[in-house]
Amino acid sequence: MSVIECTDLSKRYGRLQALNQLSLSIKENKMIGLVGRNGAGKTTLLKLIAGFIRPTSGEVKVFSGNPFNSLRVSANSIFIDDEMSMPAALTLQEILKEAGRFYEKWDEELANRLFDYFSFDPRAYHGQLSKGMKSTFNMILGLASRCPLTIFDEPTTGMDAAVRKDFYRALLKEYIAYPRTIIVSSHHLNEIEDVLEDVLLINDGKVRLHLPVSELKEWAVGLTGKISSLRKWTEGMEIIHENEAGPGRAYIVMKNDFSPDQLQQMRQDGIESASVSASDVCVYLTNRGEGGIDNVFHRHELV
Ligand SMILES: Nc1ncnc2c1ncn2[C@@H]1O[C@H](COP(=O)(O)OP(=O)(O)OP(=O)(O)O)[C@@H](O)[C@H]1O
Repeated sequence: MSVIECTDLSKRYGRLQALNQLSLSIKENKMIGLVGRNGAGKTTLLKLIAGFIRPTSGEVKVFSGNPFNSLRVSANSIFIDDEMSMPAALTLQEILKEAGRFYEKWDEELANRLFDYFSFDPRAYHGQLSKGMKSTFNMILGLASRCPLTIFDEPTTGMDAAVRKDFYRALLKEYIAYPRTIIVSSHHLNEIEDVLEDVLLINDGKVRLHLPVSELKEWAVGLTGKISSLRKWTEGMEIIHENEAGPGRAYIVMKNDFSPDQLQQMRQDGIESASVSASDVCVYLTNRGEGGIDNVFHRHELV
């Protein structure tokens, strides 16, 4: 069953097209990583799903209904980001208590165990926490609420490396013990890919890829060899990344549509093949200009 269905979903802010006829379907009890460059439209998509904003055109359905102003969606989902505002008069302990009253599946014991593990002071106020501590506290809310739809928008903002690691581990343990639909937007795909099932890559307000992480890891191949040999094998094909690899040689990345036999023949032509990490594939597929940042410096050197 699909928990989320978007059909031709568009969102404009004035003249800016943040989402552009985006369609996707997210099945129940999946852990999805939402990735994309700055400004790709990730937060906009998540806010539309959470029912915080309305689409300009197209449709978004969550639990088979329109999420905007929907009591059903707000009772069954939680949206965690670093802009969450908490009642200033409540202590952290009181916030947890209130959350327990609102979320039907709230796990008080888990909340308290995480709270102690991360050494929070029950009498402290949310406004007094550092950036990383706020994210950690918000993460506790997201995990302990056990909502059927849990959305984390850049949840690790400000967290140090050790806390980020703990977060990913806690997320995985929770998900295995209590499966639910979890969407995590992140710029750190390499850190989080081991806990994800699917990756949703968006670019310029559209879905660029939506596939299991295991497939994304096999999606591309990196080929290194003489430019003339590479040209012979890749004529007319789309190359998603290219850089020099010594005189007359290059490293190119492209979709791996080659058979094992073809890769073997390439080896005989002096071409080495290697896998390309999921996070590199996402970066290459969403690069803004040919040559990347190097182009900026090449130009500068010529002046
Ligand atoms: N309230 C708003 N008013 C005007 N423009 C907005 C608003 N919110 C987002 N945008 C614009 O919409 C585009 C998509 O923004 P969005 O926040 O969804 O991207 P994102 O993928 O989450 O980016 P990041 O990774 O930097 O957080 C950006 O160009 C952004 O400037």
